[in-house]
Amino acid sequence: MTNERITAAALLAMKQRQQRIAVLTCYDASFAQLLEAAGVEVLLVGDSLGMVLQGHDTTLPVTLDHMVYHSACVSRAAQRALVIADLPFLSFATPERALDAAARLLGEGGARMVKLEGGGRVIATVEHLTNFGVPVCAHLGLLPQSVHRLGGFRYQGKDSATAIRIEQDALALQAAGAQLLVLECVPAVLAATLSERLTIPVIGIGAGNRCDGQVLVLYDIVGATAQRPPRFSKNFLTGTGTLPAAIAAYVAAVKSGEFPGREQTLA
Ligand SMILES: Nc1nc(=O)c2c([nH]1)NC[C@@H]1CN(c3ccc(C(=O)N[C@@H](CCC(=O)O)C(=O)O)cc3)CN21
Ligand SMILES: CC(C)C(=O)C(=O)O
Ligand SMILES: [Mg+2]
Repeated sequence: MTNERITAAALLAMKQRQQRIAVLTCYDASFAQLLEAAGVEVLLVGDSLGMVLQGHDTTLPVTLDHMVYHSACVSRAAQRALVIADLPFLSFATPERALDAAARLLGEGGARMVKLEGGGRVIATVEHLTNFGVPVCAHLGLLPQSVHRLGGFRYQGKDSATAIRIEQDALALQAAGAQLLVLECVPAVLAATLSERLTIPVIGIGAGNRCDGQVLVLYDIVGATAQRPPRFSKNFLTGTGTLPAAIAAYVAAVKSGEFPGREQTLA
């Protein structure tokens, strides 16, 4: 059991048993090994690598080649954790393009699920990917690839119209075949409602602690970011002292529901 690869079905079983899922972003083989040893269930090769590795101020310059390269680095080391790769900006603008991009992330990159940002406009794409056997993670709330349209990295769903749209999008994405949902920067009450209403696991970031799991950017939890980290993140290296202990502390705090606490939560 413990040595079996973690699949979407295993994450669903965790949700049903009310065991919280610990997710971190990961961009290389050395950290993949450390994260897995600390009990992280899902390694997300996020396009946040454009900001934390490449030094850009948005995720938009990240290319599919970059994502394939980092997915391969992570997948080579991951034995048990589920490796999810982000579809980068505009690589999924049509269902056909998304399938081509997913073929590279799963084929050359060794990822076992792809994640794509958005609601209504990506439903047909999620159906297309799942019809061809590509596992999909959806992503709602703050969509960093839409930063220029949103006018900044801002919380979403504070007004009831947006909250209702996010809930409808989430149900439609689940119906289209998404097996996991990342909810970024939404009020805790909205994330809690969605975690209850959806059958698939909901992974929160800046979404309160009543989600089925949590994700943070790896560099933020070890205080390795050049810019001021988002206020929903937490440095776990201070107070532990080593990378393995910091990662283990994050996993323990997610599992117990202690993270995110009040300081990291928007009511
Ligand atoms: N290092 C890092 N951490 C992240 O969590 C992260 C990335 N990079 N890059 C991709 C996206 C972008 N994200 C971000 C980036 C900034 C804020 C931010 O500064 N938020 C403000 C609140 C804005 C508001 O008032 O609504 C904050 O103070 O946290 C939030 C999410 C989350 N992701
Ligand atoms: C922050 C997570 C959810 C992400 O999409 C990324 O790291 O790119
Ligand atoms: Mg991303």
